[in-house]
Amino acid sequence: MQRLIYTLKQDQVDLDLIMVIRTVLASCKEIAFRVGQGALGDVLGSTLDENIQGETQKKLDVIANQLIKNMLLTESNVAAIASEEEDDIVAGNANGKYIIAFDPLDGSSNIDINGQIGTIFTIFPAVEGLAQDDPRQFQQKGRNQLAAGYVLYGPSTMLMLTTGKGTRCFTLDKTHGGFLLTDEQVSVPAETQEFSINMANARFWYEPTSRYIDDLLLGETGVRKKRFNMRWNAAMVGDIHRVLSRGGIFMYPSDNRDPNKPAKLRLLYEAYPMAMLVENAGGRASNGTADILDLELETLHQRVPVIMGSSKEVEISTSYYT
Ligand SMILES: O=P(O)(O)OC[C@H]1O[C@](O)(COP(=O)(O)O)[C@@H](O)[C@@H]1O
Ligand SMILES: [Mg+2]
Ligand SMILES: [Mg+2]
Repeated sequence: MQRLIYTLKQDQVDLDLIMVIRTVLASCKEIAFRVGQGALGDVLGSTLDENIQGETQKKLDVIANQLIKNMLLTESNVAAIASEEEDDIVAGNANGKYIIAFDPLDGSSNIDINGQIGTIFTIFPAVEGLAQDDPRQFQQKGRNQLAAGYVLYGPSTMLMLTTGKGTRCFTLDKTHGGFLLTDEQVSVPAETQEFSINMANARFWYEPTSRYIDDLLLGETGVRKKRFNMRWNAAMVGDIHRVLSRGGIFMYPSDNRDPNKPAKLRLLYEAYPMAMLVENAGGRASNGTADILDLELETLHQRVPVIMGSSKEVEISTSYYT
C-alpha cells in the first residue's frame, strides 16, 4: 500500500506544503496515541477553563491544541495559525507561505464516552503584504484552500485528505507509524436514504428545515416516496466520515435556540475543510443558499449553517430554503 508522501508527490503537491501537512499529521499521531491511552493517559475530563465561544474546554481539547500549535510553530513555512481553542490568530514565521486553521478536537462531548472524535484542519496561502498575524489573513474564500483534511480517532485512525485532486483516504499503520493509502478516490453517491441532524433541536428550527425533515420522516407515504434512516454521531468528523464512506446528508441548520449563536458549526475550521473534502468526492456543501466554498470568512470564529453530502439530496434540501 502506498505511503502518504508518494500520493502527495504523485498529485504534484508543493514540497513545502507536503512538509506542513506532515507536521500536522505528526501531531495527530501523537493525539491518536494519547486518545488510545484514555484514562491511563490522564486525558479524560474537563478543565476549569472556557474557550472564546463560552464552551468548557476538555483536557483533550487543550492537549491537542498545544500539540498541534507547538509543532506547527517550529515550521518555517507557517506564517500564522488559528484554532477553535485560541481567541486570536497566533503569529508564526513572517516569511511563511501558509496559514493553517484547525479544530484540534472535534466531537468533544464524545471524549469521555470513548466515542468518535477527530482533528480537522485546513491550509490556505498566506496573504502577501499583510503582517502574519493580521486578522485579514484568514478572510479568504473557501475555494482558496490548498489542502483540507481530518484525522478520525476511531477503531482505526484514518486520514481523509484533499489537495484539490480528489479526496483520498488513508489508514494509520500503527505498527510502522505511517498513513497508508486505503481509498484512492473517495466518491459520495449522488442519492441517499440516510440523513443526519440533531432532532432534539426540532422545536427551534426555521420553517424550511422543519418542512424538509417532515418530508423525510414521511418516507414512502410522503412526497419523497422512499424511506429514510437517521444517524447522529455528535461529532461532525464521524458524521462526515460516514457520508464520505457511503453517502448521506449531514445538516446543522441555523435555529432560534440562542440569538448569539444563530448556527453551531464554525466556518473556518469545520465547514470549509469538510466542504472541500465533500466537493472533491463529488458531493455538495451549502449553507442553504450558497456553496460553502464560495463564502468569504469575515470573523475568525464565525458560525455557518451547514448542509452537505450526496449531491442530489443537498439540491433537494436547499430547494426548501429558496
Ligand atoms: O451538541 P450537538 O447538537 O449534538 O452538536 C454536535 C456538533 O457539535 C460539534 O461537536 C462541535 O465541535 P467541537 O466538539 O469541536 O466543539 C460537532 O462536531 C457536532 O456536529
Ligand atoms: Mg468541532
Ligand atoms: Mg473542537
